[in-house]
Amino acid sequence: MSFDFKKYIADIPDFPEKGIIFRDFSPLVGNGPAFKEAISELAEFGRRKGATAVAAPEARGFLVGAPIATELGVGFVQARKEGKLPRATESETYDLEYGTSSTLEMHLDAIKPGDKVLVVDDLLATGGTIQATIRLIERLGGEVVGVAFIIELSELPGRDNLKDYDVFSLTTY
Ligand SMILES: O=P(O)(O)OC[C@H]1O[C@H](OP(=O)(O)OP(=O)(O)O)[C@H](O)[C@@H]1O
Ligand SMILES: Nc1ncnc2[nH]cnc12
Repeated sequence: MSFDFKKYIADIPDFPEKGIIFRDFSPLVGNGPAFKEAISELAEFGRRKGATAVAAPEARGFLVGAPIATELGVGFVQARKEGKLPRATESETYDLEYGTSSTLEMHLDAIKPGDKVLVVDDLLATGGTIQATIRLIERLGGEVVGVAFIIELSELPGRDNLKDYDVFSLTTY
């Protein structure tokens, strides 16, 4: 039987603005067995895809990406919000489900030649964040072998916007 991840995701109406149902994965991260199971299932997808690196956007993506990289025994690539990385970067600006636009940056040497990258995040909404992360990886010479999420919001066009990639998610709303 598959694990009931939704038991550990809280639904908060009208946060951070009216009309948005915020899907909060804090209870999942806060529960040892549930978090371990989520990381293990996402890592298994990355293993099947032959990932040699894991990449994720700041901040919630880091909670998911770093333990997956550890489980796979590969390095972790940071996509950070603007102005945080100390050396030369590439950058990408994108729109979100709520709020204004945002910018992600990656160090120029973050991707090694030939890297097969598993891209992960807590949640897929419009896909803007993960598409910006993918554009950075590809511009730096990496190959995206799969994209994985804990939560997918199916009423938004995230999956359509990722139609060129193998997308895996643990739960769908
Ligand atoms: O598919 P999208 O429409 O791009 O939305 C999904 C993104 O939105 C959230 O991040 P947020 O920008 O709120 O930042 P945080 O991780 O720092 O909370 C979430 O963690 C995803 O990264
Ligand atoms: N509905 C939502 N819940 C939690 N995080 C999000 N990021 C973008 N949309 C979101």
